[in-house]
Formats: sequence, C-alpha cells, structure tokens
Amino acid sequence: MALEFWKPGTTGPGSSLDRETDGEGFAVPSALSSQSIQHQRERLPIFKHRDELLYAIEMYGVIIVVGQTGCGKTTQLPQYLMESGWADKGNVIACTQPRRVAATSVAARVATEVGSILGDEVGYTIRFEDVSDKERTRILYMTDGMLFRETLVDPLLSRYSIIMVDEAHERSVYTDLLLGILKKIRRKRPSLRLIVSSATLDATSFLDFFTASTSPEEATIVSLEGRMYPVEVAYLQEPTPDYVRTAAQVAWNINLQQGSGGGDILMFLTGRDDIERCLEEFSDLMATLPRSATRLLPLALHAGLSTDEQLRVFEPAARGSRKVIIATNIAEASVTIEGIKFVVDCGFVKMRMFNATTALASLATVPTSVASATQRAGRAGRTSPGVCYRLYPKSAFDTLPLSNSPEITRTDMTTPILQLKSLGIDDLMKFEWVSAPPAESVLRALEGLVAAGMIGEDGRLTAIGEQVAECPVEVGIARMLFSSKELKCGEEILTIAAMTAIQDVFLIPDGAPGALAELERRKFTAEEGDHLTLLNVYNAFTRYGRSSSWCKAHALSFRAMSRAVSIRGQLKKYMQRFNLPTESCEGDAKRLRRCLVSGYWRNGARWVADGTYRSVRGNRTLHVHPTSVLFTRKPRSGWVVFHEMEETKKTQIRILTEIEPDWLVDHGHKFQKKVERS
Ligand SMILES: Nc1ncnc2c1ncn2[C@@H]1O[C@H](COP(=O)(O)OP(=O)(O)OP(=O)(O)O)[C@@H](O)[C@H]1O
Repeated sequence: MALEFWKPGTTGPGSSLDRETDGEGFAVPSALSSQSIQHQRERLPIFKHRDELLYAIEMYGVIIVVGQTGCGKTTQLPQYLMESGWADKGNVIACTQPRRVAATSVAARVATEVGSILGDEVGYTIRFEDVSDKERTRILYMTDGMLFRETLVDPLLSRYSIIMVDEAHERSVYTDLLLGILKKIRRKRPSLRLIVSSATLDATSFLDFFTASTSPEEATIVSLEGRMYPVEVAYLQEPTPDYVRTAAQVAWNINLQQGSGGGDILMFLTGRDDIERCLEEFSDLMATLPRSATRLLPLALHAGLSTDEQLRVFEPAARGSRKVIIATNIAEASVTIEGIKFVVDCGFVKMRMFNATTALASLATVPTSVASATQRAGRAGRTSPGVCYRLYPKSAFDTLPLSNSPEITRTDMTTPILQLKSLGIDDLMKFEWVSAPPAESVLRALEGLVAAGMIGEDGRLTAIGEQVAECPVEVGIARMLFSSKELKCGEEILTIAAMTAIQDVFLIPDGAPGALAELERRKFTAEEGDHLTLLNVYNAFTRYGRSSSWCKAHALSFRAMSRAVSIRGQLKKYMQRFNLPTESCEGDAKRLRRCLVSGYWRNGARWVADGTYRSVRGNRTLHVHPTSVLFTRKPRSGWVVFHEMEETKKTQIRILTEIEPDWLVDHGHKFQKKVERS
C-alpha cells in the first residue's frame, strides 16, 4: 500500500515535502471559527480590495474579477454591494453558479454572515426549488440555468441591479448563453452592472468579448491578490492503473498517519459508479482498521442526490471520526466544506459530449484541465493549510489543457436553441456567442425542433414551442407532456417525467450490497421496461401513504421519492397552465409507451443477438446498464427507447422501455419529410 508521492520544487521524486506555497499564504490565526463573523470577513484577502472593487463597479459596466480560490469572491462581493446600496429600492443582487450545491451552500453561508434566515434577505433558486422571498430577498444565489430561464419571463431582468456570473471559467452552456444575453441587455439597460468572476479565468478573452463592438470603457479587469491558506501539492511518481482503489488507499493512509487530529478528506472521482466502487473499497478496508484508529466516515456527494442529502456533507463529523467525502466535480468550485484539509484528485472528469452526426448525447471520462485541478486543490486551504494529492505524475499535469472546452461546443443544443428562439433571437448567426456552437449541432437541433413541431417551417417558434421553452425540463420530456393530451395518459406521463428527473431511487442497504435492492426492485418490475417500473414505484409510494418506513422496507430512498412528488407537483402546474389534461391511461401501457416514443424519438435502439443494442442513429453498439429491468432479458419486439446514455469503458444506456419499431418509424418519416421541406 505504499504509494509514492513527491512535490514539485523538491530535488526529485521521493524527497521530503517542500512547501511550494509557503510565504505567500495569508496569515490567519488557527482559531478562526471562534472569531466573530465580522472579524473573519475582514481577514479574507478580498477585503483589502473592497474599495477598489466598489469603485470599478461604479465606473464600468462590466468587471472581470480574478482572484485565488478561497479569497472571498463568492461570499463577500455580493455583501459589499449590498452594504453600499446596490440592493436598495427593491433591487436584487444575483450571483450565478454552474452547480446546485454551490448555490445552496454558499447562500446558507452568506445568510449566516448577514444574520438572515436563509430565504429571507439572502436566498437561492435552483431548478424545482426556490428558497427566496420575492419582496425581501436582496442577495440571490442561483444556478446560471435558472437566471437564463428568467429572461424568458423578464427579458431585461429588471429586478436585478447587478449580476455576478461566478465560476465563469467552467464555461457551462448557460454561463455562455447568459453572457451573450447580458451583453445584449446592457445595450438596452446600461444601468445593469455585470461581474464575471473566477480563480482560473482567461480574463483578457472575456474583456475582449465585452469590449468588442462596444467601447473600451465598457469593461475592466480587477485582479485580487493573496490567498487564504497554503495548499501543498503532491503527485504520484507513477501513473496508477486503478485510480478508485488508489484514492481509497491514499485516504486510508492519511487517516492512519494523521491520528485523531488534523482535518477531513475530500476526494474527487468521476461519477456515481466510481463513488460506489470506492465505498466498497472502504467497506473492505474497514475490517482492517486498528481499534485505536480514528473512524472513517465515507459520504457520497454527486448531482443525483437531493439538496438535503448534498448538504449532509457539510455537517461536522462526530468526535473521534474523520469525514471522507467522495465527490464528483460538483464540489469543485465555490464550495467551502469546513474542516477539509486533504484533497485527493483522481485527475479525470466525466464530460457531456454530443455527437452532432448521430445526434446522440453521452458522457465520456476524460482527463481534467489545469483550471479544474487548481479548483479542486483550492477546496483545501480554506479554513486551514492543506495538502492536495494528485493521483497522476507531474509530467501528466504538464500535458493537461489549460481549461475545459466550453460546454456549448460539445452539447446538444436543442433545448438552448428553443429557449433562444423564445427570447426572440431568431437569427442565431447574429447572436454574440462567447464561443459559437458547431454549425452541425445547431443544424441538428433545428432539425429536431422542426421534427418535433416546435419550430415551424418559417423558422419561428410554434405555439407549442413557446410553451415547451418555458417548461423546466428537457425538450424531449416536455414533448411527452404535450403528446399525452392526444394519447390520454397525462397522469402517468407526469409521474414518469418526475421520476426520470431524480436519480438514486433504489438504495443499496448497508450490509446487503445489491441483493436486497435487486429483490425489492423486482417487486415493482413492469415487463415493458424501466419507465413503467418507475411508475409502479411511485404509485405504490403514494398508495402506502408516502411513508419513510415503507420506503426503508422496500430499499427505496424516501428523500428521492419525496423530491419526485414535489417535482411532479410543479410540472402539474405547467400542465394546467397549458391546458393539458392529466387523465389516466387506465392501464393501457401501449398508449403510454407511444407517448414515451414521442419524447425519445431520437433515442431508439435495436437488440442484436449478442445481447447488446445498436442505436437507430449512428448504428452504435450500446450496452444495457445493469440497473435496468431489461438487463437480462431480450425485449419481445427487439426494440427499445432509452432515457440516457453514458460512456464509460463501454457505452451504456439507462432507463429503457420496449417499443414497437413502427412507432419510431412514424417519427422518422415525419422527421424526414419536414426536413426535406424546410
Ligand atoms: N461555510 C463556510 N464555513 C467556514 N468558512 C467559510 C465558509 N464559506 C466560506 N468560508 C470562508 O470564506 C472564504 C471565502 O470563500 P469564497 O467562497 O467567498 O471564496 P472564493 O474566492 O469565491 O473561492 P472560489 O474561487 O474557490 O469559489 C473561504 O476561504 C473560507 O475561509
């Protein structure tokens, strides 16, 4: 188990640790938590830039703020702005984040600093969850997607005086779209101020974007000096063939070496599969933990968890135990988890990819970028000095790209383009993209939207397209909701839409890995596939009084099920607003499955004799995910539609339902004809 790390700047691999960041650290006494909040705030590196920042905001329309991770951008800037009057007279200060967990956790921290109840003066809004007050909230943290969606209702975003687009280096598709829209809004409403911020940002390219075709006085860069605490970086001497096992070993060794003192561990892996495997590694190791050693408390953190579950990782570990948080990159930026001293970074990330030729979206595991690695390391060193263990050699770090490619260049543009059209941006060529999406993916999106009847042959949105753009779900799912009117299955489709929006419905109970969950799953199994199985789960949950003990007995997550109930309630309001009936199909599974095809028309696949499938588009080899009820069984018709696809070592499809091939052909024909005519 002896893993060899070395630190750059030392005489060579294997030498003792150096302190590459020594000296540049910001000296803060270790008893930070006992100091008053005001005192803590004044000790943050950003504090000495307060006046400079406020001056720049008065003078310029757009300021680009770059400062080390943890220096105080996300938590402090909105407070400085509020203190200097930018939230007076009913104005709101918005701060966007690419990820839910950042928006919710930072809002909670800032509410504490301001002395407000969360949801009062300081609040947050994420999809399907609004913890803010229309009248009282002055600082609003939100996901970038939520603010973009708000432009559909209020195109000038008139309630905001300042919008801070944080973690802009991540270049999420909605960050990019927002920047384009905000530039446009500023032409019509110059009083709106913008802040674009990050620790790892190519500031000049953003400056160029905001000053192009405006004036040089439009934007400026403010660089913040100083970092919170030093973070040492260590690399593996040799690459590891299995980063999950190595990550578990590194955390295990840290725990043994550190004894009862010295901080928690945050580990970055790529996704749920890795996280589950790592949890298994820990449960194997636990048997060997010496009696005198500190207990290890492994906690998962990924996007499939509910907000409450995500926020659990922020609770302090009990005395005599050490948290090891096993996270995906959702914990990579903006997040402060108090007590984290060690970061273990596997060096990979799961990235959404879109193949415009086949119009198939998937997730692929790829090496991270320098920006990501820096952000990950920056999760230590926030409340004390820290160490980051990178599970790859320094030579591999030197070959990493500086930043991730913008999501807009590798994502399915169907939903974003529908939303842009709904904003009246009909000429996509004229839109000021920070990075333009590839022509091919724009074309595919337009074709898809025409085929789905959301864009007319004149290139404009149809009445349905207008309504779908407002629905907080993907175009395909929204289309199912609309098709359910004709197919008379609104009640069931609504449930399926809610159940596919959550993950982790089936739990793997402690001590019964997999087997019990599998048996329980079988009780709900519908032979038509996973969508109807999820429907059975939901219906049983409501029939048995939505109780947590019932969920426990059936290896289901009560939190996930409760979230599905809440999401269903919100989607139902959209259905009512659009006059869509929510009548039941009365057990007619055929109608229901036809309705599923209307949404998944691009995700068809055919069974082949070796047990795999071939995608209808692109003829790719697809493997069924082991959690599917169709994992061990050939569909009678030989055809399925699927909800999503993931690229690991092989391409896996999740949430499948058996269909008749001619239902797909129906859509195919419609698709062909429309494209020919358009
Ligand atoms: N929940 C918290 N508990 C304790 N300290 C916190 C908490 N949140 C923030 N802090 C302190 O405030 C500092 C500033 O955090 P903030 O998120 O504002 O930094 P940032 O500059 O936005 O960092 P990043 O670029 O990593 O997002 C942290 O380094 C930490 O010392």
